[in-house]
Amino acid sequence: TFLVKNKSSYHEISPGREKKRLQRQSSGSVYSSIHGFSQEEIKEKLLAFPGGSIDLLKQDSGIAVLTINNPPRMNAFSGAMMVDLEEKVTQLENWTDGKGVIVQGAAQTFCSGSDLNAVRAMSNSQDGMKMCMFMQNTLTRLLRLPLISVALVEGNALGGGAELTTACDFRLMASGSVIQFVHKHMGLVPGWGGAARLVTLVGSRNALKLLGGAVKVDSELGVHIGLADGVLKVDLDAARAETGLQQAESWLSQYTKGPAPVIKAVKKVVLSGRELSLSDALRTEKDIFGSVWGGPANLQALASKSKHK
Ligand SMILES: CCC(=O)SCCNC(=O)CCNC(=O)[C@H](O)C(C)(C)COP(=O)(O)OP(=O)(O)OC[C@H]1O[C@@H](n2cnc3c(N)ncnc32)[C@H](O)[C@@H]1OP(=O)(O)O
Repeated sequence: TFLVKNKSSYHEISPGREKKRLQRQSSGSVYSSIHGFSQEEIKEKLLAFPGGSIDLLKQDSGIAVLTINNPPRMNAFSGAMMVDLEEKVTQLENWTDGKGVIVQGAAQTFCSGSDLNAVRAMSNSQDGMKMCMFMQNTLTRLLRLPLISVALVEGNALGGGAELTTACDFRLMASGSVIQFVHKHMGLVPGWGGAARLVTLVGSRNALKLLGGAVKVDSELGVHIGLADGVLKVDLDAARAETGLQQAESWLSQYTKGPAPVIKAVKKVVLSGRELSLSDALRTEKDIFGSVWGGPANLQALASKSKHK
């Protein structure tokens, strides 16, 4: 009963609003001081909830692995982990040689959302909204990285964990894994930007079903509605078995072969097409084209008279 989406929708906004939106986009974030948002104030509040870490491994292949690491709480996000994620996203923004990133959870499960202990302690609406603004900024910057990103979903991606999967360009699901927007069962709706991104990914009718029914999306349903981009095989012969991470790396490497400036340019033209009005996307595409035209990879390809048979 789910729709298979293959078309994006567009809407018009005024030139003034578009200019402001583009200015915010150039810094990568959604909220700043003009929205009454203080990054430092909310960071201080979040750091009162310790536990877990976000680990970043940058590899020579140009593919980084970002690990949500809090196994005693099924990789739930403590406040300190939210702050840690923002720092790791900054490091990825500045990674010149980077081409891709895989977001995974430690210990074969993805992420069970917000740490419910922190949620209980921050239950007033103002604090909740500040936490949302912080996470929306970070996850928007994650999605806007000039790197091709993949969420490797093993085990459960629940609540904020499900929202995190939508902040990547692609999702690969291990068989037996589940993405579930459990927010309704918690008397909530997504607030880390997960609803807006879900609508873009699967369309508004499927999004309404997933959120309204708190539907457990397994790998089969995920692929059917376009939420998942592939299913990872579980090989019962342990000696031959590739780990989920190895499978995700080889899947991603199909799209990251080649020099970093070219792969970054590929991501940037797609990002501008995804986020900007057509006129702005075309102008941005021209600028990005100019950054690779006559560059080392282009000159080398011309010199070698490459054929594309
Ligand atoms: C942005 C909005 C949000 O994200 S709201 C949070 C939405 N997430 C949830 O409600 C997840 C609640 N947890 C669960 O449903 C289950 O724990 C899941 C993840 C399915 C795992 O079940 P099961 O394999 O039986 O393990 P378990 O329940 O014994 O959990 C192991 C320990 O982990 C903990 N845990 C789990 N999730 C969280 C969480 N979100 N925040 C804090 N702690 C969490 C459990 O409490 C349990 O801890 P303990 O061993 O009892 O000390």
